[in-house]
Amino acid sequence: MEEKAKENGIAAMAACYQKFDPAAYLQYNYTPPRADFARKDSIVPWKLACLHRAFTEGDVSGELLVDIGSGPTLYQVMSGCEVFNKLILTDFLEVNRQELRCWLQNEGGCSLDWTPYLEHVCKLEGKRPSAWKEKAGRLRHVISDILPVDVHCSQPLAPETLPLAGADCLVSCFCLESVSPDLPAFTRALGHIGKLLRPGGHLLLIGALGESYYFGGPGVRIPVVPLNEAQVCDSLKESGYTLIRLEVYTLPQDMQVGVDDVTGVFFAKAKKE
Ligand SMILES: C[S@@+](CC[C@H](N)C(=O)[O-])C[C@H]1O[C@@H](n2cnc3c(N)ncnc32)[C@H](O)[C@@H]1O
Ligand SMILES: O=[N+]([O-])c1ccc2c(c1)CN[C@@H](CO)C2
Repeated sequence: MEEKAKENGIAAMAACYQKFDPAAYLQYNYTPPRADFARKDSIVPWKLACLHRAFTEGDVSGELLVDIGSGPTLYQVMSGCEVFNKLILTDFLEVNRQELRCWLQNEGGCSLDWTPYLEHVCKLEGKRPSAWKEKAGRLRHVISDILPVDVHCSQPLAPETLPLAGADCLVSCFCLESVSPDLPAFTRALGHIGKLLRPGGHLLLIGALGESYYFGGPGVRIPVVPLNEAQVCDSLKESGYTLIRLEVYTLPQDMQVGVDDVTGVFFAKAKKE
């Protein structure tokens, strides 16, 4: 595809995001039924279990963890914050970075109460749920920056952001396929973020399968690259990663709540060659 067409596709995606509504997005995806900690088949507990296992099975280590396209959410770093001493959250939109700062400042008024998430991850770690306060303190302690990011740039973060060696681990959830105009752009973005990771570092990637759109707010319909498992595996391989594990969640009917047409969620643990 020639450069102008690529630029137009990326610009069109950026325009869609100008109306993104963090509070609505959180309401759509991070409250019951999709975030129901009493239901074994709810999506969020499945994601938290994948992340807990990936961060604690012994091969992931280092100093710096970077979350790419954090959005207004924190669930994705609640296990990782116990393994890394420095954590950088990133997003394309100031409204999302502001939501993350709101939680960090701990003065109330944020769009979602993350306590049930912190309690659930404490349980996964064999702690009593009331240890959530210590976990919140740990997370606030290790978050060192909340920065702008653009995965379509060959350098998604400002150059001075990372040590020369790169991050030791990246996590990215529902970002690349939700911000790319097509599969080639998704694969290029995967390559761009891979440059932030040191050789031998790990990528923990969560994403949507079979999704062609989602609502980022009332009436804010955002196109998504519909992915299948094979495409995820091929894109990882093409971008210089070795796949360690791919896990797939298939949505039960009542998890389809009218905010998207997602059919499944993938969790990939990969290593940069
Ligand atoms: C579907 S949300 C995912 C949010 C969160 N990681 C989660 O797990 O729910 C996609 C995020 O990608 C961000 N985004 C949009 N364009 C982007 C770009 N070009 N580069 C990086 N992130 C982008 C949006 O601001 C939004 O927060
Ligand atoms: O069920 N979930 O936990 C969940 C969380 C976030 C998102 C989805 C599902 C599906 N749509 C994506 C945007 O492409 C965002």
